Amino acid sequence: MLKWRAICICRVMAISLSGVIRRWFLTLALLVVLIGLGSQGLSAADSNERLIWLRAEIARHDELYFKKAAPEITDSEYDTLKRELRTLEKTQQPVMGDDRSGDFATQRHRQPMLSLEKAYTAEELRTFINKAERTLRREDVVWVIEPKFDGLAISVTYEGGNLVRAVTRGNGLEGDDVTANVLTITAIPRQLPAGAPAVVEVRGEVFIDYAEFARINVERDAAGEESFAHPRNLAAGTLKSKDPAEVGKRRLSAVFYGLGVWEGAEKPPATQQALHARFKAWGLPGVDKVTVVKEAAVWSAVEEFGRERSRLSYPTDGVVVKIDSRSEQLELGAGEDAPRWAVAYKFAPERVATRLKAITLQVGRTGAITPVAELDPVKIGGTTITRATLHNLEEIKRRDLRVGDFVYVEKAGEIIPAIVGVDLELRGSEVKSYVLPEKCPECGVAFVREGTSVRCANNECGAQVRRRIEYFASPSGVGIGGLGPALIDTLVAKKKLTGVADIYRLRSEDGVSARVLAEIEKSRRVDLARLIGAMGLPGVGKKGATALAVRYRTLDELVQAEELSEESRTLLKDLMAAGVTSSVPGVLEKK
Ligand SMILES: NC(=O)c1ccc[n+]([C@@H]2O[C@H](COP(=O)([O-])OP(=O)(O)OC[C@H]3O[C@@H](n4cnc5c(N)ncnc54)[C@H](O)[C@@H]3O)[C@@H](O)[C@H]2O)c1
Ligand SMILES: [Zn+2]
Repeated sequence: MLKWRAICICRVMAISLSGVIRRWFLTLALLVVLIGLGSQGLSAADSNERLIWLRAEIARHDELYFKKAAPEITDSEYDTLKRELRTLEKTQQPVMGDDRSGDFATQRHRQPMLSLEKAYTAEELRTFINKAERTLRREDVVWVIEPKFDGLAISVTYEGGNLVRAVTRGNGLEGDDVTANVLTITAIPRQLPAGAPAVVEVRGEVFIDYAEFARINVERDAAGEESFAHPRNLAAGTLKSKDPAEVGKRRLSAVFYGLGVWEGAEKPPATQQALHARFKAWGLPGVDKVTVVKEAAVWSAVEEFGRERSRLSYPTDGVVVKIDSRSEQLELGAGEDAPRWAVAYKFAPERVATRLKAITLQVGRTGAITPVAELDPVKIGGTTITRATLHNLEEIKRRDLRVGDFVYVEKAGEIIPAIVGVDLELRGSEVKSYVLPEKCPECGVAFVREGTSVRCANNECGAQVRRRIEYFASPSGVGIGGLGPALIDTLVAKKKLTGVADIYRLRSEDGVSARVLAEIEKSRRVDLARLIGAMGLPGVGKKGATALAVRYRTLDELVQAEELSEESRTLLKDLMAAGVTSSVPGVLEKK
């Protein structure tokens, strides 16, 4: 603004004056402009450019986060970008994300699903609360503090007491119709008891608790698949899956804490506390931790929750502080994208600094290469960490990581810590740029380039062999209890295991316990589909494995199958030679 006004003044003056005086004036005007700009920090042009960049960057992260379930930055980094945009915009324009994936029918919300105003400090929280109380012209307002569940917002509609629809928040006005997937969540009742309103929209969150998150990641890890970084990504990815059968295999949880439409003879509950009680009476999963306080006690209650948070069985990223009285809620109403009677206080993720000692490479079952940050041991969230995942090689470049750098590591509910930044002030001259080796660190065979990543294409690579055996023995494979990565490593080192079929040649002399041997014995007759899946044949997923099993029924038949590669055929023959007699259940018994 200032710059443009100054330029206009220059123009007007330049026209009306002439000669020396004109040049004199121009110089003076220019000086005024420069001094003005110098004292302002970002110039108007700069901040405009920044604004455009921020909008594009946020849109890019929304796309990665909501549509691809593969965020590149942590939530706190994302929130920082968003706050900067809000400050620059200084407008009330909604800047809500959009979770719609394009894979589901769109449903318009009969009442918009809003976001929440955020507070990051005690001061910001107090400002919000004071403003609300001033507007209400009351001081003894009752506030309710609830956990801020870290999942995906959902709106479930019951008509005549029957569950008819479940829709995600989407862009706030319309969302994805995920009814089929929500019906797999057993905790959500299909029907409300008699007396429920004719139409009611209950709002809440779908999430995945820590135990289920760990269970799924252990399986994925054993399968050589990338693990989920955060329970919320997993919950979102699951709720947005196109296959309800797959959704049913993951235990999604739900909680309800809000109201959309309410049409009925009776009025909605008069307070937030009464709403919680009503939801519970209806059999809906409700909020288990609710604190009721006056303004003066809000902050200590928030701190108290912060201390207990790590002991909860489900992920939270803060608390939501709400006005209890429904009439006061209605009196305050809502702004463009958030109500004026509720605010989310977000806990800062725990962040520590440590030194990046080295970057090593992990070789997956299929030869995929993942870089890993090796760190000086440091305590975070009660555990000592020595490593952090770097999702891909690009991330090293994007964050400009140099070996020897001091890096910030964050853990915000996620199990796997992430590197969120580099302390450039502490960067010494001894740091080294990372140079990607040309050969596989495990087998020494040259990498094959695949776009921005690399792969070890050597099938006999020691790491790949170990990962394949791990996968085969894991619960996702044939499930051999007790034959885990540590024992496999030892047996591979002793050359007792050179491939999957060697499992069936193990004996107690090899240092394998009777219990594990019994488990191995049991797995010889495993269901054929499961055996095929456990072999991890390229291009054969779970569905493909079932199709092959149904078609060929026994190993003898399968080994003749035309569609098998020579490699797979050799492996099957080897398994048969080692005494595996897998078949479709029932086939052998009938013979
Ligand atoms: N890392 C990334 O790249 C990236 C990109 C986009 C969005 N995000 C993240 O996605 C989130 C979406 O942002 P947002 O602005 O909608 O805010 P938000 O999701 O953090 O807060 C609003 C939501 O809180 C939920 N909520 C949980 N418990 C609640 C309770 N007790 N009462 C009321 N509501 C409750 C509701 O679903 C509501 O929609 C943010 O956490 C943001 O960091 C991250
Ligand atoms: Zn290799």
